[in-house]
Amino acid sequence: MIGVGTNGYATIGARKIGSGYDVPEGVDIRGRYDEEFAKILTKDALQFVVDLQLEFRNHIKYALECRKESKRKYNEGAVPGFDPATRYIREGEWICASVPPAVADRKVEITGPVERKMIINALNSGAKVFMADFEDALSPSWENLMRGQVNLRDAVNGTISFHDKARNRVYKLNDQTAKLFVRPRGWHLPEAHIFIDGEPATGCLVDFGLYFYHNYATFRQTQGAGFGPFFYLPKMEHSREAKIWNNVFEKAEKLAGIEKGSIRATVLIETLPAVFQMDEILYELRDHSVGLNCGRWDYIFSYVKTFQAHPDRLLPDRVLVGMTQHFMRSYSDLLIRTCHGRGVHAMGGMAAQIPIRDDPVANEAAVELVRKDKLREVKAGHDGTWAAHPGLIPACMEIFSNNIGNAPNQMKTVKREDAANLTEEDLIQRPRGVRTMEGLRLNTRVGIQYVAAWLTGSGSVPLYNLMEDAATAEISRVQNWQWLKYGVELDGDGLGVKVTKDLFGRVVEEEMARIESEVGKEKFRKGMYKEACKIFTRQCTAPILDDFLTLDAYNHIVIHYPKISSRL
Ligand SMILES: CC(=O)SCCNC(=O)CCNC(=O)[C@H](O)C(C)(C)COP(=O)(O)OP(=O)(O)OC[C@H]1O[C@@H](n2cnc3c(N)ncnc32)[C@H](O)[C@@H]1OP(=O)(O)O
Ligand SMILES: O=CC(=O)O
Ligand SMILES: [Mg+2]
Repeated sequence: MIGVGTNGYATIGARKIGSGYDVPEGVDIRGRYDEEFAKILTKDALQFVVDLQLEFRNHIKYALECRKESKRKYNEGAVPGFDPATRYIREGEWICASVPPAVADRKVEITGPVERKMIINALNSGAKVFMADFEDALSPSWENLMRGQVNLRDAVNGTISFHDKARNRVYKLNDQTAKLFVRPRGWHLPEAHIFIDGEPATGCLVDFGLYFYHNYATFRQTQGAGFGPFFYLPKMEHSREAKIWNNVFEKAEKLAGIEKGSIRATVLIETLPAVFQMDEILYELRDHSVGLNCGRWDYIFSYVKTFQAHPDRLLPDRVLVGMTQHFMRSYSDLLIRTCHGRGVHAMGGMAAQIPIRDDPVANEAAVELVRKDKLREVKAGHDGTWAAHPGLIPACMEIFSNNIGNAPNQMKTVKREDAANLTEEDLIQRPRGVRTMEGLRLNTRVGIQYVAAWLTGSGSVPLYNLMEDAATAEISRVQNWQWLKYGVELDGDGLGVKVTKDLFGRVVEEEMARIESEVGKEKFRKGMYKEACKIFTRQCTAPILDDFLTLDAYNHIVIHYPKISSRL
């Protein structure tokens, strides 16, 4: 009889048997043992992940090295642009494999973390697609990741349910549900609870591998009409990274014995270098693509990161960097032209507003901002958009349906040939606007509260009536870093104050006091605000910009068994 000891290890009688999981050779599971997790972490499923890891680990390492090399060049003054060596791809006449009928209509997609109740609510929401997120919206703790896999398996099997005991409410799937897409983590994040050959596994291969292994057969029967599973792929910077994903898909298809081109993915264009690689990315994934998506929040973050050594391209207040800024509009226009020219969906992005329950006037104003954003997207030629909350779906659906009509999308009707004239400068033009003390304060208040939530297991949270996730928090962090590094003048206040370490130190202190009074002493004491403040402040003041907020913060949520907190 196998039981679980207090340290989380499985036991036979009193004998400890390693992690408790039955693992293939070379695999060491350092996360907590759980009977439910063991049904996901089967020996065969882990072997599937191992096969992916061993085949692709060097390609991934090389791609990450290339990112460093590009960063070095940008830091020496270069700016990203189109690659002359791949002009033949941009100018070539080719199209992607045709879109599977099951996902031809993606007018509104809801997104959310792979949390049980939210998965059910999202699938029942009336959206065409649900993007289940292991990425921006999820804090990648062992518990969240493994529970997420259990939840997705139950969702694909149609057996998922949730009992909210406090409200005595049982959640189940409706007859009609949204089509499921899954977003694994980015290439840069390790999975420190699973070691393969003595190294942490690559996070996204764990997310992809476990989900694919357990669900591909059922998914293709019940959801994909012979296609699938479907994915969203985040944070790529270059087509060589898309090529790795394409090879991962081909290998998975081969191992599963399903047709090449079954798996389909939408790539988020959410880094500045990637906007110059959109044709190339689609080309690499041409048998597996269902489009590109404007990941606007990471894109803004990436603008700051790419230009971290370019003081002539500093950002104004975060709230002023929206889709109507020239560089953002140019990016979405070019994305639409590129996708429609290659026969795939051009997806819009996420408006950050969420419903405001206790204030009807403010709520109407928030929904109106979402409507405006969606109207701009559909008129520009997008085929669909994202909604952060079920309460926004009717408004988004109405706008997309009214403007697209009965057709599933506007791939054939809106070509946006005018976007062919966009230049490299259009795509990197500095955003206009002022910088204010309130901008600095808001970044700080939001950044600290987001990190505190992330450290305690929540990767997406409502703050000041907006959705905040890893991407939006990154903007707050890098913007503070940039303003501090260049000692910018806060020119929007009429005070002419310069951002210095002293000023920032005072702002942090005052904003921490404000957070405490807003959330209450009890929650403040029990929460991880002080730890979050330390992490956020260190990153904002670091002499060299950290690549990702979540890489450093990840060390704080790794829990190895026997129970010790462990740094990579
Ligand atoms: C930059 C990017 O990458 S964007 C994509 C990643 N980000 C996301 O996916 C964010 C998704 N959205 C969310 O996580 C949430 O909407 C939040 C955290 C912003 C707000 O959540 P809450 O404060 O719980 O919202 P609220 O209390 O209004 O929720 C009301 C109901 O809607 C549900 N709900 C809210 N958002 C979602 C969602 N995205 N998916 C499914 N259900 C949802 C809640 O679970 C709740 O259900 P219940 O009434 O059955 O209990
Ligand atoms: O992932 C989406 C984004 O905006 O970032
Ligand atoms: Mg993103």
